[in-house]
Amino acid sequence: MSLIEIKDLKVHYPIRSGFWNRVTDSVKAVDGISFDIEAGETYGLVGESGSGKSTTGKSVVGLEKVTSGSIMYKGKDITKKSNRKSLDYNHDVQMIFQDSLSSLNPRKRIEDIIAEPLRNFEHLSKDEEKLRVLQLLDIVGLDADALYKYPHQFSGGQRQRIGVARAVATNPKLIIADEPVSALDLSVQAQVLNFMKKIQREFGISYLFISHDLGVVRHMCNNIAIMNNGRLVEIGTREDIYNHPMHIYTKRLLAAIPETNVSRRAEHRANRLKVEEVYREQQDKYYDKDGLAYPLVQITPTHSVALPEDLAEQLKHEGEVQA
Ligand SMILES: Nc1ncnc2c1ncn2[C@@H]1O[C@H](COP(=O)(O)OP(=O)(O)OP(=O)(O)O)[C@@H](O)[C@H]1O
Repeated sequence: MSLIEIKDLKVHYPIRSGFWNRVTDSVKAVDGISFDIEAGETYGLVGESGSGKSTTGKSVVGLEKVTSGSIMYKGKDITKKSNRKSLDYNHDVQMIFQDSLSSLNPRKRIEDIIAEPLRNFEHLSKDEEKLRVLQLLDIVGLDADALYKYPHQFSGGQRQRIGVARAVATNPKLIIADEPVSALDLSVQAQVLNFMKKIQREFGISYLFISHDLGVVRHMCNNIAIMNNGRLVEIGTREDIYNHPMHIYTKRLLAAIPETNVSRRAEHRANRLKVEEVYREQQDKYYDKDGLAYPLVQITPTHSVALPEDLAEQLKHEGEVQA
């Protein structure tokens, strides 16, 4: 059994209008997605802004009311509040956010911020609590004098470490990391990603790693789902997605990964323009009449792509995927 099994999840936000403020339409932020997260893995959820990634993450942590579908954890559907309570789900699943400044209470000292989940879920003495907070600071590479400081006294990278320390305080099974490094400089991104991996090894936790950037996800994730307009367009292992991408949207995201090597920039730009041109010419084949992704077709045991059957067959024959 997987750690988390998401099945046909839908989150639709009602749109109200008119004098009576009636529901006239809905935003289909998440529109029928399914994927599993295994214990100890980092699962990547990638897509452009507005594709529904954060809504998915908030649904998994229990912060968003779902329209339909299920999220199974230890054999129970945690979209139901009673199951979250009986499973102690809020203890086992934590979240870290992109904007570390607004997600950490500016009026609280770091000691209190990190201790908050301990106070909610564990019953420690004052001394035990302090010791645990100091251990957590040490794990994320911050000195003991951080205890008495406030969030604004730290850099973005340090604040993200504090967010991670708070998230791992109760030894959770899963952390939803929503764009955890997007607001950081490239060099600081690498540091934060490295200590997230270190913490994963030490605590054996799983991550649902949400990002708009396939470049960031490459070194973190074993399995990746590509999200577009509330639907999944491609699911696969890292090898499937980076070496044998099949959906035109995935190829576009791959071409958008920034090239850090200056000598390869011209070639990279030319390739990106070519991919954009192919996208414009061929996108009708990849989306239905409403402009939405088709249901996923399984290409190999690990690789599924949202394609009409005939196009899936054609691409297989063209050798785009290793069967
Ligand atoms: N509370 C809400 N009420 C109405 N619409 C919402 C709400 N929250 C999100 N949406 C809409 O749902 C869609 C998906 O939003 P979501 O934040 O999940 O996307 P995202 O992929 O995480 O994008 P970003 O990276 O920009 O946050 C968007 O069209 C957004 O405007």
